[in-house]
Amino acid sequence: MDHVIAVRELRVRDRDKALVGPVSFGLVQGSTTGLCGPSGAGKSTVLRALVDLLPAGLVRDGHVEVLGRAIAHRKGDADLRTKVVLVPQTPVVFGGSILDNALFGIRHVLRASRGQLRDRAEEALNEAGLWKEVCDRLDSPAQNLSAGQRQRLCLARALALEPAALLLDEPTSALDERSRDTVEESVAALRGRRTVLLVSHDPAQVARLCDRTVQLDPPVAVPRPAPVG
Ligand SMILES: Nc1ncnc2c1ncn2[C@@H]1O[C@H](COP(=O)(O)OP(=O)(O)OP(=O)(O)O)[C@@H](O)[C@H]1O
Repeated sequence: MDHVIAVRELRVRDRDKALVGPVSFGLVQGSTTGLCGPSGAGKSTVLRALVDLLPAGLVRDGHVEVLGRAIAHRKGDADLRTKVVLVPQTPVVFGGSILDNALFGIRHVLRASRGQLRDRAEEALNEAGLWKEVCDRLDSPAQNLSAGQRQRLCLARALALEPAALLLDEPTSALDERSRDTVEESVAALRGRRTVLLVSHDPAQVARLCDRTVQLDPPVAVPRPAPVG
């Protein structure tokens, strides 16, 4: 089966200290996959490895393929940044308007008129379930949005790039129940249309939103051999 992302024996290490993996999985087109595991198992690090944005000093081993193409480690692949988009746990909202924020990213990769960009922003805000709440104030500061709206704005910004896969890192962990529900509704609406890898520590959320689960366990420490003599 063709996978949007295929991961084989992915490991992340800090010099010779194993931090994450090995983990293997494939993301089928249109599927929503939950990436689960205990705190510290490496869920966020796996997402960062998939977009080749590991913190300095950490090394990725194993094989990652996006749309059938192997992704080399630390190659600064700009193309990858638009194909696989990571939405971080804490929404990053810039100082400009809601429209500026939705277009941040896409305006650097799409040569288009202001009108075309605005149409793309409208589609993305709609897909993220935010359009009705913001359509009459697109030029207002994005900083005024609520926490749940900010998370959906970041989702819209990612969707505007029309990525092959979306990586969502605990998108509701900082939200109250009501905002969580609005973000969950937006993620649920992507099911079948977008390819999503969702990190969540909440099994009930994974059951609500995901077609399948990838379990990530902390790496087993291999004991060093005792010194001879
Ligand atoms: N820059 C870094 N340098 C060294 N170790 C790191 C670095 N970043 C993460 N780690 C280690 O990598 C491991 C995985 O961390 P990560 O944050 O990916 O786990 P997680 O499963 O997402 O945890 P949580 O559910 O608590 O968010 C941890 O042992 C962490 O201490």
